[in-house]
Amino acid sequence: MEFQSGEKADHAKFLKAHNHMWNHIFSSINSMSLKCAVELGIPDAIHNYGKPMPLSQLIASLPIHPSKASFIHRLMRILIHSGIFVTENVVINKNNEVEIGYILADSSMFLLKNNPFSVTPLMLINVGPTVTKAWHHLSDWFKNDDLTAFETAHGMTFWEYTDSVPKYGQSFNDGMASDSRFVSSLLLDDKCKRVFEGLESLVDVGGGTGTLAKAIAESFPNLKCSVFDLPCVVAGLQGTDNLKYIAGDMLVDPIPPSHAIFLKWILHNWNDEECVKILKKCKEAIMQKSKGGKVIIIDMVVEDDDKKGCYDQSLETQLFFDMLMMMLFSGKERNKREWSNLIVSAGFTDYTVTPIFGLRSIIEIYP
Ligand SMILES: C[S@@+](CC[C@H](N)C(=O)[O-])C[C@H]1O[C@@H](n2cnc3c(N)ncnc32)[C@H](O)[C@@H]1O
Ligand SMILES: COc1ccc(-c2oc3cc(O)cc(O)c3c(=O)c2O)cc1
Repeated sequence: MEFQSGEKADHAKFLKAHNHMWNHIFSSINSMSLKCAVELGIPDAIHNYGKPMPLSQLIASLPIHPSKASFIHRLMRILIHSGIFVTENVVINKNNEVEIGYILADSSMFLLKNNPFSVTPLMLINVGPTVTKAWHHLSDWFKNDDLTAFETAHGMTFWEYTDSVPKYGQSFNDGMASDSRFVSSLLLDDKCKRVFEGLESLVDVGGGTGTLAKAIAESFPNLKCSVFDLPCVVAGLQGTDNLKYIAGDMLVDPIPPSHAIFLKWILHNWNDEECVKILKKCKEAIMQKSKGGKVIIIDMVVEDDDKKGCYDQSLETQLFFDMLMMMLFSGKERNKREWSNLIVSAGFTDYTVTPIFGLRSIIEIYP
């Protein structure tokens, strides 16, 4: 872009472009500041205070060195700017002296330790050294023939890594369990319950430690539920009357016959070829039952970018997930056309899409 002095519009555009670039360069400061605040326990400290928390009280409650007390308001200021916390002036003493007070913004509820829907485990993984190291290898991956940038960085697949570093596997499973509680709170309400009505059996393929399958089994006591996941994930887990765990590999072993197969946050981990293979195996599993069954998928349907150039928060989140899936697994987030291609290629004849969870949809597919 050429800068023409004297032309006000061009001048403003020029400065805006420069500013835009700096904000992009610094965008990881938002997530690093968030990580720092969570590690210091700031969201819980503010929440436990129960009313706007004066800066002096916040500082006194944190596990920080006294020499760092005067820096806390700077960390808080950027997080207020990005909408994580909100300020209110509070009177702190009898002399009517006013101090800045902090409360949580709606989104920071998802950072609290006792929130069953906490995003903290996945946030800490995503901004931690293992994943950031893999991001640093993205351009190398574009130049080599490795399957994923994660493998370029760590010399093993993501699943091998979680298996060999138990601490990671545990945090990952905790993150997935939290997300499953979030999804089950929406999926098992009156509007969506119909998805499971009339089913006799259901297998949650790649169901992790079974958080969502347990919630489905409790809501539908006559529905026989199974969780099918890798041996290292389901080993030693105890089932209930209508919930059992089955160890296996969805790409190699047959998927246990069932009226319905449930796939939450599975297909976005895999490329198109692998997805068609998984879906064909799901079709075989439901065809072995006499009644017409279905496959229930919970995943994103990427919005079409028809508001080109306009900032759309959910589309941006979907595109972030798409990049993450490409970088970790060689997977992807798909738009309507890409979903339709997968479903048809796997031999299914019909499907419905119910966009119910904001970023994600329920996709029901029929043989
Ligand atoms: C992204 S997690 C989703 C977990 C769960 N569905 C949820 O949404 O909370 C993917 C799951 O697939 C499992 N998985 C990965 N590869 C698998 C395979 N080849 N066979 C069976 N399960 C697999 C992982 O162990 C993990 O539990
Ligand atoms: C070993 O390092 C990692 C562990 C977990 C992840 C990871 O994986 C997923 C998988 C999904 O299906 C959805 C997700 O949101 C995520 C993550 O957010 C995430 O961090 C990456 C590396």
